[in-house]
Amino acid sequence: MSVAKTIRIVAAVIRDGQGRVLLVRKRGAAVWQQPGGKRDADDRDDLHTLARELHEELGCVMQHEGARWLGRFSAPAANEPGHVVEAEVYEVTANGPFVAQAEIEGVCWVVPAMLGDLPIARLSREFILPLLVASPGNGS
Ligand SMILES: Nc1nc2c([nH]c(=O)n2[C@@H]2O[C@H](COP(=O)(O)OP(=O)(O)OP(=O)(O)O)[C@@H](O)[C@H]2O)c(=O)[nH]1
Repeated sequence: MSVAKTIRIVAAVIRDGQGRVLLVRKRGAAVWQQPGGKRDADDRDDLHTLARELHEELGCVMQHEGARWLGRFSAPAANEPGHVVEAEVYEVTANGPFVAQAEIEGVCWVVPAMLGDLPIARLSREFILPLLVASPGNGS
């Protein structure tokens, strides 16, 4: 029996004033997912990882104040067959503009209750976005 390998990441929920949530698409990937990524050896903590990843991917500046841990969620990894992604997920605010950079090819805003058939990674579609339908943000 093969055992799935685990990819540990820190992922961000960023909402705008209308309750829309920012998703990103990596270069060459088919699906949309939360911004974020793996910890680096010299990251101080999860929020440090997240601030670094958000700046690399989107050029934005994350605010550490007010960051809210939403939970730890796991799902089959979007781009690595045979792997499971395990994410510490935080809702954060960040100062835009949000511009795709580095390995990110696209940025979009979605309404969690109206995803239609947009291709979205399972971690987001099955766990993170449903949580946001149940708990709308301050701006919505
Ligand atoms: N960042 C992120 N990764 C996700 C999510 N859902 C999901 O399955 N993953 C998987 O976890 C992997 C994490 O890789 P990553 O590319 O974001 O991490 P990273 O920036 O540190 O990558 P690198 O070390 O290749 O530079 C993704 O390739 C993807 O397959 C998600 O919502 N956000």
